[in-house]
Amino acid sequence: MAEQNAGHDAGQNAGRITGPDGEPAPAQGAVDRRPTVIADNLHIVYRVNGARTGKGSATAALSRIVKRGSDEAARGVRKVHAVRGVSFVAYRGEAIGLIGSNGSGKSTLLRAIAGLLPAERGKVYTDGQPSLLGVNAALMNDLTGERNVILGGLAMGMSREQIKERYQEIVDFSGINEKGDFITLPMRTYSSGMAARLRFSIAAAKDHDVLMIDEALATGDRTFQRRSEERIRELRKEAGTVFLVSHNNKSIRDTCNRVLWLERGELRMDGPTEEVLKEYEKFTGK
Ligand SMILES: Nc1ncnc2c1ncn2[C@@H]1O[C@H](COP(=O)(O)OP(=O)(O)OP(=O)(O)O)[C@@H](O)[C@H]1O
Repeated sequence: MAEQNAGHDAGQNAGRITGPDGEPAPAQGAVDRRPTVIADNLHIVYRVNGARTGKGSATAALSRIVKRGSDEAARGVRKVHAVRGVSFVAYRGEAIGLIGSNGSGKSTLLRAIAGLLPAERGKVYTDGQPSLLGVNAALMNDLTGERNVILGGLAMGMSREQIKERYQEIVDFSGINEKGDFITLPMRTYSSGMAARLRFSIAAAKDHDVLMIDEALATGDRTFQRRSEERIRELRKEAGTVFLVSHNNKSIRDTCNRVLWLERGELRMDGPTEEVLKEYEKFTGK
């Protein structure tokens, strides 16, 4: 199991892989007890430069540079503590929904699992390569959909042969060509929904150890959402672990067997989908 981006304090937890409250039991329907992701008392802190005084003058910038040796607050660095002491163990075959109000830390947690953000404290361990599919997944707007399928496939570690074999499947799944030959046009000509569909289709073409999806389903239309949900269920059966961030409780109900509920960066509840959603819906008044 590989360790993602240990933070500067992470050493103090070395060798301890269960959370302080013990491991949560895997939800029903998990096919395998092998852990794929372990978060151990994880803290993520963003640092925003020059956010303290709001002064943008050259003298203010210079005085910040001069104060470089002093503490961060004096230099005008603001800290945003986005994830606070989150611990959980994810297993193979689980589809885990991440829910919580805006700004509760869901995307931050996914990015930390993907190794894109360093831990301030605590650790993340992953088994296999986590792939993060976000609304901003890196495809090139000036390249055609066709080129992006190849680029995206290569970026995920597929060989040219594998991409060639899967190419038609990816295009068909995306439905990009249903209304004309759009796959040979640059991606900048796509609507946001079309671009999101292509991103999802590329990512879903590969079996992932850990696939993380950030709101990708929200942008597609209902038919595409249904098709994606079906694919998520398949990916789960193929023994990977899927994380899905969504504000759509129905999507979470239809695809996930377990839910992590974050509020203000803390893990408020972790358990079977229905139990957690019931409490969450009480909380949001829906
Ligand atoms: N790059 C950044 N720099 C500083 N603070 C950030 C950054 N990205 C996110 N934050 C802050 O971290 C906190 C958690 O944000 P995050 O995007 O993880 O929330 P979220 O639960 O995914 O929200 P949403 O449901 O609105 O997408 C928020 O307070 C946000 O303002």
